[in-house]
Amino acid sequence: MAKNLPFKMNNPDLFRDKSLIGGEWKEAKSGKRFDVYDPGSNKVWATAPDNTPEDTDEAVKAAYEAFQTYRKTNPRQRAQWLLKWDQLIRDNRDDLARIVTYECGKPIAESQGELDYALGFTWWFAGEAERVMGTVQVPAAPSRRVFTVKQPIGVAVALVPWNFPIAMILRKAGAALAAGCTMVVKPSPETPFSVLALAYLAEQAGFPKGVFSVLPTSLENTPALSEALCRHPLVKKVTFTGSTRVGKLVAKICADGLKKVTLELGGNCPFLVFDDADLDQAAAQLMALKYRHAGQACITANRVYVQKGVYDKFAKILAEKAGALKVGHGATEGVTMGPVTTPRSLDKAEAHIADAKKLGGQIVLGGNKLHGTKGYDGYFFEPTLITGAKKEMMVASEEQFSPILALFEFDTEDEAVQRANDTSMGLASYFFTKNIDRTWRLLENLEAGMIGMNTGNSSAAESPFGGIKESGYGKESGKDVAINEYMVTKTGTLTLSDHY
Ligand SMILES: O=CCCC(=O)O
Repeated sequence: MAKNLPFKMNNPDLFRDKSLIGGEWKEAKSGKRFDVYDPGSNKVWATAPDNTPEDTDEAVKAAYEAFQTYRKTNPRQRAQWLLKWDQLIRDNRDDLARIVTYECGKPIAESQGELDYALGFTWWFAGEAERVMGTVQVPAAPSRRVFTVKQPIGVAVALVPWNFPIAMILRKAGAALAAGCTMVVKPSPETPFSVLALAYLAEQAGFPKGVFSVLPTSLENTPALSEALCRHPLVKKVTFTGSTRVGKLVAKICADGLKKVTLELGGNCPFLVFDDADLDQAAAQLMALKYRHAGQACITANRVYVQKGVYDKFAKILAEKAGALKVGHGATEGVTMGPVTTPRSLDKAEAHIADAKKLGGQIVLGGNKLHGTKGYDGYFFEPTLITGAKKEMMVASEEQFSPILALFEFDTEDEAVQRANDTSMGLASYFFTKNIDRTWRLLENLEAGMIGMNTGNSSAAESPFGGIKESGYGKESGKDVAINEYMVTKTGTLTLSDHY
Protein backbone atom coordinates (compact mmCIF):
# COMPACT_ATOMS: atom_id res chain seq x y z
CA MET A 1 0.00 0.00 0.00
CA ALA A 2 2.83 2.35 0.86
CA LYS A 3 5.12 1.57 -2.06
CA ASN A 4 4.80 4.87 -3.95
CA LEU A 5 5.38 7.14 -1.00
CA PRO A 6 8.08 9.82 -1.23
CA PHE A 7 9.70 8.45 1.95
CA LYS A 8 10.63 5.05 3.38
CA MET A 9 8.71 3.50 6.25
CA ASN A 10 9.97 0.88 8.69
CA ASN A 11 6.41 -0.41 8.98
CA PRO A 12 4.66 0.12 5.60
CA ASP A 13 1.39 -1.35 6.97
CA LEU A 14 0.99 1.87 8.90
CA PHE A 15 0.13 3.84 5.78
CA ARG A 16 -3.65 3.52 5.32
CA ASP A 17 -5.51 5.36 2.61
CA LYS A 18 -9.08 4.14 3.14
CA SER A 19 -11.70 5.22 5.69
CA LEU A 20 -12.17 3.06 8.80
CA ILE A 21 -15.89 2.53 9.44
CA GLY A 22 -17.07 0.04 12.04
CA GLY A 23 -13.82 -1.89 11.78
CA GLU A 24 -13.85 -2.10 7.93
CA TRP A 25 -11.41 -0.22 5.66
CA LYS A 26 -13.57 1.34 2.92
CA GLU A 27 -13.77 3.73 -0.02
CA ALA A 28 -16.32 6.57 0.08
CA LYS A 29 -19.77 5.58 -1.26
CA SER A 30 -19.21 7.96 -4.20
CA GLY A 31 -15.92 6.20 -5.03
CA LYS A 32 -14.25 9.62 -5.22
CA ARG A 33 -10.86 10.46 -3.72
CA PHE A 34 -9.07 13.74 -3.08
CA ASP A 35 -5.43 14.81 -3.41
CA VAL A 36 -3.19 15.45 -0.43
CA TYR A 37 -0.28 17.86 -1.02
CA ASP A 38 3.15 17.95 0.55
CA PRO A 39 3.44 21.62 1.61
CA GLY A 40 7.23 21.37 1.36
CA SER A 41 7.16 20.59 -2.39
CA ASN A 42 3.65 21.61 -3.54
CA LYS A 43 3.26 18.09 -4.99
CA VAL A 44 0.43 15.61 -4.52
CA TRP A 45 1.91 12.66 -2.60
CA ALA A 46 -1.19 10.55 -1.87
CA THR A 47 -4.98 10.49 -2.16
CA ALA A 48 -7.72 9.73 0.36
CA PRO A 49 -11.43 8.79 0.15
CA ASP A 50 -13.63 11.85 -0.26
CA ASN A 51 -16.48 11.05 2.15
CA THR A 52 -19.69 13.05 2.00
CA PRO A 53 -22.76 13.30 4.27
CA GLU A 54 -24.06 10.03 2.79
CA ASP A 55 -21.13 8.20 4.44
CA THR A 56 -21.83 9.51 7.94
CA ASP A 57 -24.87 7.44 8.93
CA GLU A 58 -23.04 4.11 8.61
CA ALA A 59 -20.09 5.37 10.67
CA VAL A 60 -22.27 6.80 13.45
CA LYS A 61 -24.52 3.72 13.58
CA ALA A 62 -21.44 1.47 13.84
CA ALA A 63 -20.10 3.67 16.64
CA TYR A 64 -23.49 3.53 18.38
CA GLU A 65 -23.65 -0.25 18.12
CA ALA A 66 -20.09 -0.55 19.46
CA PHE A 67 -21.02 1.81 22.32
CA GLN A 68 -23.65 -0.64 23.61
CA THR A 69 -20.92 -3.04 24.75
CA TYR A 70 -17.92 -0.69 25.04
CA ARG A 71 -19.70 1.46 27.64
CA LYS A 72 -19.93 -1.60 29.91
CA THR A 73 -16.30 -2.69 29.57
CA ASN A 74 -14.36 -2.56 32.81
CA PRO A 75 -12.26 0.64 33.14
CA ARG A 76 -9.16 -1.50 33.71
CA GLN A 77 -9.75 -3.17 30.35
CA ARG A 78 -10.04 0.26 28.68
CA ALA A 79 -6.83 1.36 30.43
CA GLN A 80 -5.07 -1.76 29.11
CA TRP A 81 -6.19 -1.06 25.52
CA LEU A 82 -5.01 2.54 25.88
CA LEU A 83 -1.63 1.43 27.20
CA LYS A 84 -1.25 -1.07 24.36
CA TRP A 85 -2.13 1.70 21.87
CA ASP A 86 0.39 3.97 23.60
CA GLN A 87 3.11 1.31 23.22
CA LEU A 88 2.35 0.71 19.53
CA ILE A 89 2.45 4.45 18.81
CA ARG A 90 5.79 4.65 20.67
CA ASP A 91 7.13 1.72 18.60
CA ASN A 92 6.08 3.47 15.36
CA ARG A 93 7.03 7.01 16.43
CA ASP A 94 9.50 7.74 13.61
CA ASP A 95 7.20 6.51 10.81
CA LEU A 96 4.31 8.53 12.24
CA ALA A 97 6.58 11.59 12.43
CA ARG A 98 7.46 11.20 8.74
CA ILE A 99 3.77 11.12 7.80
CA VAL A 100 3.14 14.27 9.87
CA THR A 101 6.00 16.09 8.15
CA TYR A 102 4.73 15.24 4.66
CA GLU A 103 1.18 16.22 5.62
CA CYS A 104 1.73 19.53 7.38
CA GLY A 105 5.31 20.51 6.63
CA LYS A 106 6.91 20.79 10.07
CA PRO A 107 10.54 19.64 10.47
CA ILE A 108 11.02 15.98 11.43
CA ALA A 109 12.40 16.90 14.87
CA GLU A 110 9.20 18.88 15.54
CA SER A 111 7.02 16.00 14.31
CA GLN A 112 8.88 13.66 16.66
CA GLY A 113 8.38 16.23 19.43
CA GLU A 114 4.66 16.25 18.65
CA LEU A 115 4.59 12.45 19.00
CA ASP A 116 6.34 12.64 22.38
CA TYR A 117 3.89 15.31 23.56
CA ALA A 118 0.91 13.34 22.20
CA LEU A 119 1.97 10.13 23.93
CA GLY A 120 1.48 11.97 27.20
CA PHE A 121 -2.27 11.81 26.46
CA THR A 122 -2.58 8.06 25.87
CA TRP A 123 -0.50 7.43 28.99
CA TRP A 124 -2.40 9.96 31.11
CA PHE A 125 -5.89 8.89 30.07
CA ALA A 126 -5.07 5.20 30.66
CA GLY A 127 -4.63 6.28 34.28
CA GLU A 128 -7.75 8.45 34.27
CA ALA A 129 -9.96 5.55 33.11
CA GLU A 130 -9.76 3.82 36.50
CA ARG A 131 -10.07 6.99 38.57
CA VAL A 132 -13.57 8.10 37.55
CA MET A 133 -15.50 8.41 40.79
CA GLY A 134 -18.94 9.42 41.98
CA THR A 135 -20.00 10.86 45.35
CA VAL A 136 -22.07 9.84 48.37
CA GLN A 137 -23.80 12.38 50.57
CA VAL A 138 -26.18 12.61 53.54
CA PRO A 139 -28.64 15.34 52.57
CA ALA A 140 -30.83 17.57 54.77
CA ALA A 141 -33.73 15.06 54.64
CA PRO A 142 -32.43 12.64 57.31
CA SER A 143 -33.89 9.42 55.92
CA ARG A 144 -32.28 9.90 52.51
CA ARG A 145 -28.92 9.17 50.96
CA VAL A 146 -27.82 10.88 47.75
CA PHE A 147 -25.11 9.62 45.45
CA THR A 148 -23.82 10.35 41.98
CA VAL A 149 -22.44 8.04 39.33
CA LYS A 150 -20.64 9.02 36.14
CA GLN A 151 -21.37 7.31 32.84
CA PRO A 152 -20.03 7.73 29.30
CA ILE A 153 -22.19 10.13 27.29
CA GLY A 154 -22.34 8.10 24.05
CA VAL A 155 -21.00 8.50 20.52
CA ALA A 156 -18.52 11.39 20.29
CA VAL A 157 -17.48 13.20 17.11
CA ALA A 158 -14.04 14.84 16.82
CA LEU A 159 -13.42 17.55 14.23
CA VAL A 160 -9.66 18.02 14.27
CA PRO A 161 -7.17 20.51 12.79
CA TRP A 162 -4.07 19.98 10.65
CA ASN A 163 -1.49 21.77 12.80
CA PHE A 164 -1.01 18.98 15.40
CA PRO A 165 -2.80 16.05 13.74
CA ILE A 166 -1.50 13.40 16.17
CA ALA A 167 -1.60 15.37 19.42
CA MET A 168 -5.07 16.84 18.89
CA ILE A 169 -6.51 13.38 18.16
CA LEU A 170 -4.88 11.64 21.09
CA ARG A 171 -5.93 14.43 23.45
CA LYS A 172 -9.57 13.95 22.40
CA ALA A 173 -9.65 10.20 21.76
CA GLY A 174 -7.65 9.40 24.91
CA ALA A 175 -10.30 11.07 27.07
CA ALA A 176 -13.27 9.69 25.11
CA LEU A 177 -12.06 6.09 24.99
CA ALA A 178 -11.04 6.14 28.67
CA ALA A 179 -14.53 7.39 29.58
CA GLY A 180 -16.21 4.54 27.67
CA CYS A 181 -17.38 6.57 24.65
CA THR A 182 -16.88 5.55 21.04
CA MET A 183 -15.59 8.12 18.56
CA VAL A 184 -15.93 9.11 14.90
CA VAL A 185 -13.10 11.38 13.72
CA LYS A 186 -13.20 13.76 10.79
CA PRO A 187 -9.56 14.67 10.14
CA SER A 188 -8.53 17.83 8.36
CA PRO A 189 -8.24 17.38 4.56
CA GLU A 190 -4.52 18.17 4.81
CA THR A 191 -3.77 15.44 7.38
CA PRO A 192 -5.87 12.26 6.93
CA PHE A 193 -3.02 9.73 6.99
CA SER A 194 -1.62 10.37 10.45
CA VAL A 195 -5.11 9.84 11.91
CA LEU A 196 -5.70 6.70 9.79
CA ALA A 197 -2.36 5.33 11.00
CA LEU A 198 -3.48 5.91 14.59
CA ALA A 199 -6.74 4.11 13.79
CA TYR A 200 -4.79 1.14 12.41
CA LEU A 201 -2.75 1.00 15.63
CA ALA A 202 -5.94 1.27 17.72
CA GLU A 203 -7.20 -1.84 15.89
CA GLN A 204 -3.91 -3.62 16.59
CA ALA A 205 -4.16 -2.59 20.24
CA GLY A 206 -7.42 -4.54 20.49
CA PHE A 207 -10.09 -1.84 20.69
CA PRO A 208 -13.33 -3.49 19.48
CA LYS A 209 -14.66 -2.74 15.97
CA GLY A 210 -16.54 0.56 15.72
CA VAL A 211 -14.94 2.11 18.81
CA PHE A 212 -12.73 4.39 16.70
CA SER A 213 -13.77 5.29 13.13
CA VAL A 214 -12.22 7.80 10.72
CA LEU A 215 -13.96 9.61 7.84
CA PRO A 216 -11.52 11.65 5.72
CA THR A 217 -13.00 14.29 3.42
CA SER A 218 -11.87 17.04 1.06
CA LEU A 219 -11.91 20.76 1.86
CA GLU A 220 -14.95 21.09 -0.41
CA ASN A 221 -16.97 18.46 1.48
CA THR A 222 -15.77 19.36 4.99
CA PRO A 223 -18.66 21.72 5.93
CA ALA A 224 -21.45 19.37 4.79
CA LEU A 225 -19.90 16.22 6.28
CA SER A 226 -19.16 17.96 9.59
CA GLU A 227 -22.70 19.32 9.78
CA ALA A 228 -24.17 15.86 9.07
CA LEU A 229 -22.11 14.40 11.94
CA CYS A 230 -23.08 17.22 14.31
CA ARG A 231 -26.78 16.82 13.45
CA HIS A 232 -26.89 13.02 13.69
CA PRO A 233 -29.34 12.09 16.49
CA LEU A 234 -27.11 9.28 17.77
CA VAL A 235 -24.16 11.66 18.31
CA LYS A 236 -24.16 13.00 21.88
CA LYS A 237 -20.86 14.87 22.04
CA VAL A 238 -18.87 17.02 19.61
CA THR A 239 -15.31 18.22 20.19
CA PHE A 240 -13.81 20.76 17.81
CA THR A 241 -10.41 22.44 17.55
CA GLY A 242 -10.09 25.21 14.97
CA SER A 243 -11.01 28.81 14.25
CA THR A 244 -13.43 30.88 16.32
CA ARG A 245 -15.51 31.51 13.17
CA VAL A 246 -16.08 27.79 12.54
CA GLY A 247 -16.39 27.06 16.28
CA LYS A 248 -19.39 29.40 16.45
CA LEU A 249 -21.02 27.52 13.56
CA VAL A 250 -20.38 24.16 15.27
CA ALA A 251 -21.91 25.51 18.51
CA LYS A 252 -25.02 26.78 16.66
CA ILE A 253 -25.58 23.50 14.82
CA CYS A 254 -25.03 21.43 17.98
CA ALA A 255 -27.42 23.68 19.92
CA ASP A 256 -30.29 22.37 17.74
CA GLY A 257 -29.69 18.87 19.08
CA LEU A 258 -28.52 20.07 22.54
CA LYS A 259 -25.26 18.15 22.12
CA LYS A 260 -22.50 18.53 24.66
CA VAL A 261 -19.68 20.51 23.00
CA THR A 262 -16.00 21.24 23.69
CA LEU A 263 -14.48 24.10 21.68
CA GLU A 264 -10.75 24.88 21.44
CA LEU A 265 -10.64 27.97 19.25
CA GLY A 266 -8.40 30.83 18.17
CA GLY A 267 -5.83 32.42 20.46
CA ASN A 268 -4.38 35.83 19.42
CA CYS A 269 -2.17 35.25 22.47
CA PRO A 270 -0.13 38.07 24.03
CA PHE A 271 3.47 37.60 25.24
CA LEU A 272 4.75 40.28 27.67
CA VAL A 273 8.42 40.98 28.38
CA PHE A 274 9.13 43.31 31.32
CA ASP A 275 12.31 45.34 31.94
CA ASP A 276 13.36 42.99 34.74
CA ALA A 277 12.95 39.78 32.67
CA ASP A 278 15.77 37.39 31.87
CA LEU A 279 15.92 38.38 28.19
CA ASP A 280 17.82 35.30 27.06
CA GLN A 281 15.22 33.07 28.70
CA ALA A 282 12.36 35.10 27.20
CA ALA A 283 13.94 35.06 23.73
CA ALA A 284 14.62 31.31 23.81
CA GLN A 285 11.04 30.59 24.87
CA LEU A 286 9.62 32.99 22.31
CA MET A 287 11.64 31.46 19.47
CA ALA A 288 10.32 28.00 20.31
CA LEU A 289 6.77 29.26 20.71
CA LYS A 290 6.58 31.62 17.73
CA TYR A 291 8.47 29.80 14.99
CA ARG A 292 7.36 26.28 15.96
CA HIS A 293 5.52 24.89 12.93
CA ALA A 294 6.14 28.23 11.15
CA GLY A 295 3.85 30.04 13.61
CA GLN A 296 0.88 27.73 13.15
CA ALA A 297 -0.25 26.87 16.68
CA CYS A 298 -3.37 28.17 18.41
CA ILE A 299 -1.28 29.04 21.48
CA THR A 300 1.52 30.76 19.55
CA ALA A 301 2.62 34.27 20.56
CA ASN A 302 0.63 36.52 18.24
CA ARG A 303 1.36 39.90 19.89
CA VAL A 304 4.68 40.44 21.66
CA TYR A 305 4.68 43.45 24.04
CA VAL A 306 8.13 44.55 25.24
CA GLN A 307 8.74 47.17 27.93
CA LYS A 308 10.42 50.37 26.73
CA GLY A 309 13.74 49.90 28.61
CA VAL A 310 14.58 46.58 26.91
CA TYR A 311 12.73 46.93 23.60
CA ASP A 312 15.75 47.56 21.35
CA LYS A 313 17.95 45.00 23.09
CA PHE A 314 15.26 42.33 22.90
CA ALA A 315 14.57 43.08 19.21
CA LYS A 316 18.28 42.65 18.47
CA ILE A 317 18.47 39.27 20.24
CA LEU A 318 15.41 38.07 18.32
CA ALA A 319 16.66 39.29 14.94
CA GLU A 320 19.88 37.32 15.46
CA LYS A 321 18.09 34.15 16.54
CA ALA A 322 15.37 34.28 13.87
CA GLY A 323 17.95 35.12 11.21
CA ALA A 324 19.72 31.85 12.04
CA LEU A 325 16.68 29.67 11.31
CA LYS A 326 17.24 27.28 8.42
CA VAL A 327 14.20 27.21 6.15
CA GLY A 328 13.50 24.16 3.99
CA HIS A 329 11.59 20.94 3.47
CA GLY A 330 10.78 19.41 6.85
CA ALA A 331 12.38 16.09 5.88
CA THR A 332 15.74 17.72 5.06
CA GLU A 333 18.45 17.29 7.66
CA GLY A 334 19.25 20.46 9.60
CA VAL A 335 16.08 22.36 8.66
CA THR A 336 14.65 24.28 11.64
CA MET A 337 11.60 25.90 10.00
CA GLY A 338 9.35 24.32 7.40
CA PRO A 339 6.65 25.76 5.14
CA VAL A 340 3.19 26.89 6.16
CA THR A 341 0.65 24.13 5.56
CA THR A 342 -1.65 25.75 3.02
CA PRO A 343 -1.14 28.36 0.28
CA ARG A 344 -4.00 30.36 1.89
CA SER A 345 -1.63 31.16 4.79
CA LEU A 346 0.85 32.75 2.36
CA ASP A 347 -1.79 35.18 1.09
CA LYS A 348 -2.67 36.16 4.63
CA ALA A 349 1.00 36.63 5.59
CA GLU A 350 1.55 38.92 2.59
CA ALA A 351 -1.52 40.95 3.50
CA HIS A 352 -0.24 41.35 7.09
CA ILE A 353 3.16 42.55 5.89
CA ALA A 354 1.68 45.06 3.41
CA ASP A 355 -0.63 46.43 6.11
CA ALA A 356 2.20 46.70 8.69
CA LYS A 357 4.40 48.56 6.22
CA LYS A 358 1.58 50.94 5.31
CA LEU A 359 1.05 51.78 8.99
CA GLY A 360 4.72 52.50 9.69
CA GLY A 361 6.06 49.14 10.92
CA GLN A 362 9.71 48.29 10.19
CA ILE A 363 10.45 44.90 8.68
CA VAL A 364 13.80 44.18 10.29
CA LEU A 365 13.94 40.58 9.09
CA GLY A 366 12.29 38.65 6.26
CA GLY A 367 8.85 39.80 5.13
CA ASN A 368 8.70 37.87 1.87
CA LYS A 369 7.05 34.83 0.41
CA LEU A 370 9.67 32.31 -0.77
CA HIS A 371 7.16 30.04 -2.55
CA GLY A 372 7.91 30.13 -6.28
CA THR A 373 11.29 31.87 -5.80
CA LYS A 374 14.92 30.74 -5.32
CA GLY A 375 14.01 27.08 -5.95
CA TYR A 376 11.37 26.98 -3.20
CA ASP A 377 8.36 25.13 -4.65
CA GLY A 378 6.64 24.60 -1.30
CA TYR A 379 4.64 27.14 0.71
CA PHE A 380 7.57 28.90 2.33
CA PHE A 381 7.61 32.31 3.98
CA GLU A 382 10.68 33.97 5.49
CA PRO A 383 11.00 34.10 9.28
CA THR A 384 9.90 37.68 9.83
CA LEU A 385 10.37 40.30 12.55
CA ILE A 386 8.41 43.55 12.61
CA THR A 387 9.31 46.34 15.04
CA GLY A 388 7.21 49.42 15.74
CA ALA A 389 4.00 47.35 15.61
CA LYS A 390 0.80 49.27 16.44
CA LYS A 391 -2.64 48.28 17.68
CA GLU A 392 -4.28 49.45 14.42
CA MET A 393 -2.35 46.83 12.42
CA MET A 394 -3.86 43.55 11.22
CA VAL A 395 -1.12 41.68 13.11
CA ALA A 396 -2.65 42.97 16.36
CA SER A 397 -6.21 41.89 15.76
CA GLU A 398 -5.93 38.81 13.50
CA GLU A 399 -4.13 35.55 14.17
CA GLN A 400 -1.12 35.42 11.85
CA PHE A 401 -0.70 31.63 11.59
CA SER A 402 2.60 32.33 9.81
CA PRO A 403 6.21 33.01 10.91
CA ILE A 404 5.61 36.73 11.51
CA LEU A 405 6.71 38.08 14.87
CA ALA A 406 5.41 41.58 15.65
CA LEU A 407 6.97 43.58 18.52
CA PHE A 408 4.84 46.21 20.28
CA GLU A 409 6.29 48.62 22.87
CA PHE A 410 4.70 49.38 26.26
CA ASP A 411 5.49 51.59 29.23
CA THR A 412 3.64 50.47 32.39
CA GLU A 413 2.24 47.18 33.72
CA ASP A 414 -1.32 48.55 33.61
CA GLU A 415 -0.89 49.47 29.96
CA ALA A 416 0.53 46.00 29.17
CA VAL A 417 -2.42 44.26 30.84
CA GLN A 418 -4.97 46.50 29.15
CA ARG A 419 -3.43 45.86 25.71
CA ALA A 420 -2.98 42.13 26.30
CA ASN A 421 -6.66 41.80 27.24
CA ASP A 422 -7.85 44.00 24.36
CA THR A 423 -9.08 41.06 22.27
CA SER A 424 -12.23 38.97 22.05
CA MET A 425 -10.09 35.87 22.60
CA GLY A 426 -8.59 34.36 25.74
CA LEU A 427 -6.66 31.15 25.12
CA ALA A 428 -3.15 31.67 26.54
CA SER A 429 -1.10 34.63 27.80
CA TYR A 430 2.59 34.62 28.61
CA PHE A 431 4.77 36.97 30.63
CA PHE A 432 8.40 37.26 31.68
CA THR A 433 9.40 39.06 34.87
CA LYS A 434 11.43 38.39 38.02
CA ASN A 435 9.03 40.33 40.26
CA ILE A 436 6.99 37.92 42.40
CA ASP A 437 4.23 40.44 43.26
CA ARG A 438 3.76 41.26 39.60
CA THR A 439 3.70 37.54 38.79
CA TRP A 440 0.70 37.05 41.06
CA ARG A 441 -1.06 40.20 39.80
CA LEU A 442 -0.64 39.13 36.17
CA LEU A 443 -1.88 35.61 36.86
CA GLU A 444 -5.08 37.15 38.20
CA ASN A 445 -5.43 40.04 35.73
CA LEU A 446 -4.67 38.49 32.35
CA GLU A 447 -7.81 37.24 30.62
CA ALA A 448 -6.87 33.79 29.33
CA GLY A 449 -7.52 30.16 30.18
CA MET A 450 -3.79 29.38 30.43
CA ILE A 451 -1.03 31.64 31.75
CA GLY A 452 2.65 30.96 30.99
CA MET A 453 4.86 32.51 33.69
CA ASN A 454 8.47 32.74 32.49
CA THR A 455 7.62 29.98 30.04
CA GLY A 456 6.29 29.76 26.51
CA ASN A 457 5.24 26.15 26.89
CA SER A 458 2.54 25.18 29.33
CA SER A 459 0.85 22.36 27.35
CA ALA A 460 0.95 18.94 28.99
CA ALA A 461 -1.38 15.99 29.49
CA GLU A 462 -1.51 16.70 33.24
CA SER A 463 -2.58 20.37 32.81
CA PRO A 464 -6.11 21.48 31.86
CA PHE A 465 -6.00 22.95 28.34
CA GLY A 466 -8.65 25.39 27.20
CA GLY A 467 -9.61 29.01 26.71
CA ILE A 468 -12.10 31.60 27.89
CA LYS A 469 -13.96 34.39 26.03
CA GLU A 470 -14.15 33.62 22.28
CA SER A 471 -11.38 31.01 22.57
CA GLY A 472 -14.04 28.47 23.47
CA TYR A 473 -15.21 26.38 26.39
CA GLY A 474 -14.50 23.03 28.00
CA LYS A 475 -11.15 21.60 29.00
CA GLU A 476 -8.97 19.01 27.37
CA SER A 477 -6.27 17.18 29.36
CA GLY A 478 -5.75 17.57 33.09
CA LYS A 479 -7.15 15.60 36.01
CA ASP A 480 -10.93 14.87 36.04
CA VAL A 481 -11.94 17.88 33.91
CA ALA A 482 -11.04 16.39 30.52
CA ILE A 483 -12.63 12.98 31.03
CA ASN A 484 -15.75 14.68 32.44
CA GLU A 485 -16.28 16.29 29.02
CA TYR A 486 -17.23 12.78 27.81
CA MET A 487 -19.41 11.78 30.77
CA VAL A 488 -22.81 12.48 32.26
CA THR A 489 -23.49 12.59 35.99
CA LYS A 490 -26.52 10.71 37.28
CA THR A 491 -27.93 11.42 40.75
CA GLY A 492 -29.41 8.57 42.80
CA THR A 493 -31.59 9.28 45.84
CA LEU A 494 -32.42 6.46 48.24
CA THR A 495 -34.94 6.67 51.06
CA LEU A 496 -34.18 4.38 54.00
CA SER A 497 -37.40 2.81 55.32
CA ASP A 498 -36.07 2.07 58.81
CA HIS A 499 -34.04 5.18 59.39
CA TYR A 500 -32.19 5.04 62.71
O1 LIG B 1 -2.64 24.47 18.21
C1 LIG B 1 -3.11 24.11 19.25
C2 LIG B 1 -2.58 23.09 20.22
C3 LIG B 1 -1.22 23.37 20.71
C4 LIG B 1 -0.89 22.60 21.99
O2 LIG B 1 -1.56 21.63 22.33
O3 LIG B 1 0.07 23.00 22.65
